[in-house]
Amino acid sequence: MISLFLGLIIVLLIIIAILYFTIPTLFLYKIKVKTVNGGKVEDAIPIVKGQWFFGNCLTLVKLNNEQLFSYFRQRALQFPNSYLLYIFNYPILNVVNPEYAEQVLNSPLTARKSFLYRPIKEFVRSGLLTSYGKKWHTRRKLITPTFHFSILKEFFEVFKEESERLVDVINSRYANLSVSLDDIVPRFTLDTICETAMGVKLTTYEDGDNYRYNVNQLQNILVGRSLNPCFYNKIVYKLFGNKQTCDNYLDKVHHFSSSIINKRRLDFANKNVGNFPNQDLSLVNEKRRNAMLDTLLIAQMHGQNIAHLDICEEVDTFMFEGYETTSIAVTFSLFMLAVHPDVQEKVYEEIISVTNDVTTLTISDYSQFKYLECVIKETMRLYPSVPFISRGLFEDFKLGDIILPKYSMINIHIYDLHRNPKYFPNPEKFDPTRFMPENMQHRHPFVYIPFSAGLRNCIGQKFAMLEMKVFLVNLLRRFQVLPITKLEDVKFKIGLTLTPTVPIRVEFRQR
Ligand code: HEM
Repeated sequence: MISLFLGLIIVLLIIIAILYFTIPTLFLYKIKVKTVNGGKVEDAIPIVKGQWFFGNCLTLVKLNNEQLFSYFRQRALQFPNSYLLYIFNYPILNVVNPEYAEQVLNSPLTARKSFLYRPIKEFVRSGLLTSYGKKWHTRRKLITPTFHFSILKEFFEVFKEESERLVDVINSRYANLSVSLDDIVPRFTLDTICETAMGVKLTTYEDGDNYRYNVNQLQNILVGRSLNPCFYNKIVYKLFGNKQTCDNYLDKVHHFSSSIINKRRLDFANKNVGNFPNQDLSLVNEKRRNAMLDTLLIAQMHGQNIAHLDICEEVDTFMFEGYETTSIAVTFSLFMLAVHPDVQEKVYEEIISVTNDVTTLTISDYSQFKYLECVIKETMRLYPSVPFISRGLFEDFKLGDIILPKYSMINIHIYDLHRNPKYFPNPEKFDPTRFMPENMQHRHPFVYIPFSAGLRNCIGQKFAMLEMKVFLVNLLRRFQVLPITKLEDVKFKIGLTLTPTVPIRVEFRQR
C-alpha cells in the first residue's frame, strides 16, 4: 500500500516537472524573430547552429562556467557583426558590434533588464539598477546630484583616508610577500562604498566584519543562482537550492542598511535638517561628511514620495554596484602594472612629477594624472568588470534588418566589443596610449563601454574613476608591484562580473 502511494507521488511529481518545463517551452515557440523585408532570418543575421526543438540548449548545458566564458568569445570571433542563439525557440540576440550596441543602448524600448537580473533583485529589490519606466526615471533624477562634483569632493576625503590606511596595512603586513589581491582590494572598495553610501566606517563599526562577510557570501550565492536558470523559480529554488542560507544573509544585510538609515534619519531630525529650504548638503553638518543616502533622506523630509524601503533599495544598490566592480578594475590595473614594468615606471614618474607628498594632493590635482587614467581605461578595455549586460524586450524591436519580438533577450558583450580589431588593432595587447586623445578621434563611441552607455549608463563612473586613481597613486608612490601570477595562467569563468579562475597574486616591494 505504502509503495503504491509513493509510486503515485513520484508519477505526480514527474507530471508536474514535465508540465513545468513544457508549458513555457510551448509558449516560447510563439516568439519568432522576423525580418524587415519578409526574407529568411538567417540571411539577415547569423544564427548559431543548434539542434531541432532544443536550439543551442544541449550545447550550452554541457559546458562548465569556464567553457561557457570561452564559448561566447569564440562565437564573437566567428560572428563579429552579432548573432542569434536559441534556447529552445527562445531568441537571444548577442551584440558584439558597436553599431548594434548604440541602437540598443540608446533606445527606450530596450531599457528594461532581462530576467537574468532576477536573483540580484533579492538584494537590491527594485532600486536604480533593476527598476524601469517612471520609477527608474524619477529615481535617476533624484539620485544624479549625489554624484555632483561638489559632493564628490567629500567622498574624495574618504578615498584618501581609506587608501592611506590600506597602504599602511600593506606596509606592515604584506610588503615583500606574495599576496592575493583578493585579500586586500575588495576590503578597501567595500569599506569605501560603505562609508560614502551609508556614512558608516566599517573599520570602527562593531558589526563591520560581519557585514563585510555577509555581503560577500550573499554576492556569491546570488551570482551562483543567476547562472542556474532552474533556480529562477522560487519553488524549485526552495526545494533544491540554498534559499534558506540566501534568505539568512539577505535578512542580515538588509537589516544592517535599514538600521543605519533609521539612525541617520533620527540624527537628521534632531538637527532639524528637514527645514533647510534646498538640498544644499554642505549645510547638513559641518563636521560630519555627507553620504549618498543623505540625498534620499533630505528628499523624504521635503515631502517627496520616497518611503523607508525605497531608500533601503537604493542604498543596497549602491553597495551592490559600487563594491565588486571597482574592486575588479583596481585588481586588474595593479596586475597590468605588475606585468608591464615599463608602464608602471611611467606612471611612477608621472606621480613624482606632480608631487613628492601624495597626502597633500587635492581633488583637482588628480586631473593631472593623464597617463594613469589611460592605464585604468586600457585595463577596463581588456578586463571590463561587467563583461556583459542584458536586456529584456517588452515590445517588438527593429534592429538592422531584423525585428526582435517582445519577450526576447538581448545580451551586449562588452568584453568582445572591447576587442574589436577595427578600432583596437592587435586587441589583446595592453597599450595605454590607445586612450591618448589623438588616438581616440575616429573611434566609434559605443566600442568602448565599460560603464555601459546611453540611458542606463553607470551613475557612479566618475566616483569610481576618482576612487581608483586615488588608491593607485597612494599605493604606487610607496610600492613597486611585481607579478607572481603569470598572465597566461589567467582564465575566466562566466559570471555577472569578470571572474578569474585563479587568484591574482603580486608582490608589493617598498620603494
Ligand atoms: C569600475 C567601477 C564600475 C563599473 C565598471 C561599473 C559598470 C556599470 C555598468 C556596466 C552598468 C550598467 C549595468 C546594466 O545595464 O546592467 C552600471 C550601472 C550602474 N552603476 Fe556602475 N560601475 C562601476 C562603479 C559604480 C559605483 C562606484 C556606483 C555607485 C556608487 C555604481 C552605481 C551604478 C548604478 C546605480 C547603476 C544603475 C544605473 C541605472 O540603471 O540607471 N557603479 N555600472
